[in-house]
Amino acid sequence: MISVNKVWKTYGSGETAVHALRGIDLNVMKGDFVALLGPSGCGKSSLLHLLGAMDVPSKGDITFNDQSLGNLNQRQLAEHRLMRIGFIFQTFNLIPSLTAMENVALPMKFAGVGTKEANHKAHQLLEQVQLSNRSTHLPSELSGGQRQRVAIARALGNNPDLILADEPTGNLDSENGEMIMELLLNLNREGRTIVMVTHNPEWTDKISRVVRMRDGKLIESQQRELQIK
Ligand SMILES: Nc1ncnc2c1ncn2[C@@H]1O[C@H](COP(=O)(O)OP(=O)(O)OP(=O)(O)O)[C@@H](O)[C@H]1O
Repeated sequence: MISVNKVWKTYGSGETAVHALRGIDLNVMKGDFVALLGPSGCGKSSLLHLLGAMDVPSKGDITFNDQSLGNLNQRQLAEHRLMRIGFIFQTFNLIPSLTAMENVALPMKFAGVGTKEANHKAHQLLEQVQLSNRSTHLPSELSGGQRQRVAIARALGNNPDLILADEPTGNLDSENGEMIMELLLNLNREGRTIVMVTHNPEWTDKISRVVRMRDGKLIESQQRELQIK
């Protein structure tokens, strides 16, 4: 599905240049759940941003379903992000003035889905994350775990090919973190492809593919059979 070929990302130039990624090669297949691990500053978020077409490589190429992202113009990239990628952030990034349901419906409306249909699907997605009883609440009226569940529902609205999660449990206590992880694992069992940055080695026991980074490089990529509990 996604192929990262000899990708470099350099921020700045000259003496202050930071080489955040140094020649990354990575393939993500449909149905994979990839955990990206590594010390702070090793380039995990930079790689995730490139996978999500939120940024462009300084060198190298990324293909998505055999299409090179480098060939897309700004408008095509925006459509690609809207329709094919679901983003989940550590800080939730919900719109504070919109209710849970409105937040979930928004990307669908951007994609041209009519209000009635978008609201109907938003309600179903909130049901899937067990929050249909909070659909009219504002983000400020929800707990951290609930906000992240709204964000997951929002990420699913346009039925994306790929879900990208940047430390989705980073701002949550262990109980809520576990719930979010279970939700993501279930989505993967249903066939969703997920790439997740995490600092929490505990989760990686449950994830089939663990990719470790250091100093802008991949140092290990482990594919494992999981023991079904
Ligand atoms: N916009 C930017 N401008 C300049 N340098 C940047 C920028 N974004 C990231 N960097 C640098 O690139 C390197 C990799 O950063 P990145 O955020 O990808 O690492 P990370 O592994 O996600 O770190 P963390 O776990 O702390 O979030 C770091 O040295 C960082 O300071």
